[in-house]
Amino acid sequence: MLRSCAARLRTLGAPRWLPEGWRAPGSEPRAAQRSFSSEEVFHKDYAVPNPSWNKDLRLLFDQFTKKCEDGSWKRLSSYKRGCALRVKDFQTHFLDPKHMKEEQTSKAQLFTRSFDEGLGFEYVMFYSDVEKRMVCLFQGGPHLEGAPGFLHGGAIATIVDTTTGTCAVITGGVVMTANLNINYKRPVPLCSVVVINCQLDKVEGRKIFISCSVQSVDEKTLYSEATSLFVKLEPKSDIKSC
Ligand SMILES: CCCCCCCCCC(=O)SCCNC(=O)CCNC(=O)[C@H](O)C(C)(C)COP(=O)(O)OP(=O)(O)OC[C@H]1O[C@@H](n2cnc3c(N)ncnc32)[C@H](O)[C@@H]1OP(=O)(O)O
Repeated sequence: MLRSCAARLRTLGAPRWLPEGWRAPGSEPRAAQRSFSSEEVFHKDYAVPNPSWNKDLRLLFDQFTKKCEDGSWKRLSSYKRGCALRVKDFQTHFLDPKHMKEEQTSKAQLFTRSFDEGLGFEYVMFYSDVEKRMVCLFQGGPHLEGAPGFLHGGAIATIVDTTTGTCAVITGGVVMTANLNINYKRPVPLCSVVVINCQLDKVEGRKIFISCSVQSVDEKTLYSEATSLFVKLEPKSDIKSC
């Protein structure tokens, strides 16, 4: 029988899609190199090649996997139930915990991992702690169509938010997107692969500024540019109710 989301997350501990060894600033260290129970195995890592991945995506995946060999880059695992934050952390910071009803959260899935294989968001992220840089290799499937033959702008915004957001979480822990600005320069062909390069620009108090570009694999086409502002949440006792 499936256990509740909260119970599963309590078991799982730290967010599993983050680089090994990562921990939220100020939080206790995550348990190192735990053995996996059968329950954890149930949760499949989607940030690995599957039959829907085209040649470009596989090639780039292999290139970045090679960069991981010396430890300068890390591949981030990605799960359908890959909540960005531990429930405990989130409840500490969330504005109004009454919105986190267990019967709803138990059905929750990460938006970008809610499509059948190959139809939606196929992606993998790699992070360099040295360079404070995140790269997302993304293939947008046929169910993300906007203008005929091209990706929906909302789908591009989603993968940009997810990539920059992941970078912000690694930098600042419990954060939310406060602002996302995207310039769409060229339409992205459906089912093509793009490379999203994002970098940490600056941190000012609770504010984390991240920018990114969305380019073709050969880097000849700049599809979009974006800037994001993430705000580190404060513990709820310090936050005005909304
Ligand atoms: C696998 C996992 C993937 C992980 C990545 C997931 C990525 C997806 C992330 C999301 O999509 S989050 C969902 C979309 N975002 C939201 O729903 C957030 C809604 N907004 C809020 O909850 C609050 O406005 C927010 C938490 C962002 C800020 O509220 P606070 O009360 O904590 O902060 P406050 O308003 O005091 O502002 C703090 C600072 O940020 C600044 N600020 C806040 N919002 C801003 C804004 N929109 N533009 C510019 N500055 C802003 C504000 O001026 C101030 O600057 P100073 O410190 O210099 O005074």
